[in-house]
Amino acid sequence: MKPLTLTHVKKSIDQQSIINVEAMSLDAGCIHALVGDNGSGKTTLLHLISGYIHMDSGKIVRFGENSNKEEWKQKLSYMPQEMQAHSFFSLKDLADLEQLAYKGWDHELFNRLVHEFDLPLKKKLDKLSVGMRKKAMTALALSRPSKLLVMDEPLAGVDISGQEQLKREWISYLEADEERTILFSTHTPSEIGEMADYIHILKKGELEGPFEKDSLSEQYAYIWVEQAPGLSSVPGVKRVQTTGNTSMLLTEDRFTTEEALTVARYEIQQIQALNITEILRVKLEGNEGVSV
Ligand SMILES: Nc1ncnc2c1ncn2[C@@H]1O[C@H](COP(=O)(O)OP(=O)(O)OP(=O)(O)O)[C@@H](O)[C@H]1O
Repeated sequence: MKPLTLTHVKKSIDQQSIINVEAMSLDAGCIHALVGDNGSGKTTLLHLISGYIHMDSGKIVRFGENSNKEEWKQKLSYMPQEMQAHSFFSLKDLADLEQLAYKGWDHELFNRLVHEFDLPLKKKLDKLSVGMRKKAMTALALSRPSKLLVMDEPLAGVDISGQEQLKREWISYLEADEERTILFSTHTPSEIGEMADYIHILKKGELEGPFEKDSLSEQYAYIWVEQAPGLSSVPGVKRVQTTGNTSMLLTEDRFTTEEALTVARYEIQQIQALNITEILRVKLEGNEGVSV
């Protein structure tokens, strides 16, 4: 069963369309990254998924058609970018509240995380540093008895060793239960490269993907050949850049492009795979077409 599916989900704010998602679904047991430029609608989409705000139209199914709101609210743990409404509470206050709200809240895990993240229990959240607040929110989010963990920029502002700690805890969360799934938004390619199985790309409220990260890494490449007419129409080629006698092709379908070049008797001089940062840059910049 898919932990989450969205169909034709629309949301406008102040008469402006913010989200227009035709379809989205998550496979269980995986880490899904949500990527998009500033203002593309990531937080709004995560708010819709988590039930913080209502959609205008469409359908969101969490944990199957038969799961009612009481049930899915227990199974979906949302970690916002900031907890402004809770900033006057201490971590202990919030843990006490959550223990009441969630059946099966894991107090033992919470205590371990508080200890490992070196978090003060009694200080008000607004007196913690940004990174400490993120760790505090993660400790709360992980201690809920959830199957789907949804996090909005969970590593932003966290120091390097803290990021390593948090990522280890994400893995422990997944490994503890094969039905568990993580969806997180980010602007950081290395987080995607290291953690994500699937990438969902949001552009002005519309979703592309999911793209399997490992397949993307196999498909995107630069291929250098001797300059010739017609290179832009070789299958898979997204862009052609020519310097002197040499053309550099950017392909989104490396093996098809290589095969077509070989059949057409182009001599391939060099091939270089794109890294995840380059791939995301290409994917996010859209389809401006091929320049020769
Ligand atoms: N409460 C609101 N009132 C008016 N406009 C809003 C509101 N919430 C979001 N928006 C608008 O919706 C759009 C998407 O915002 P959202 O915060 O979802 O984007 P984002 O992808 O999370 O951005 P970022 O990467 O900067 O965090 C923006 O144009 C934003 O101004």
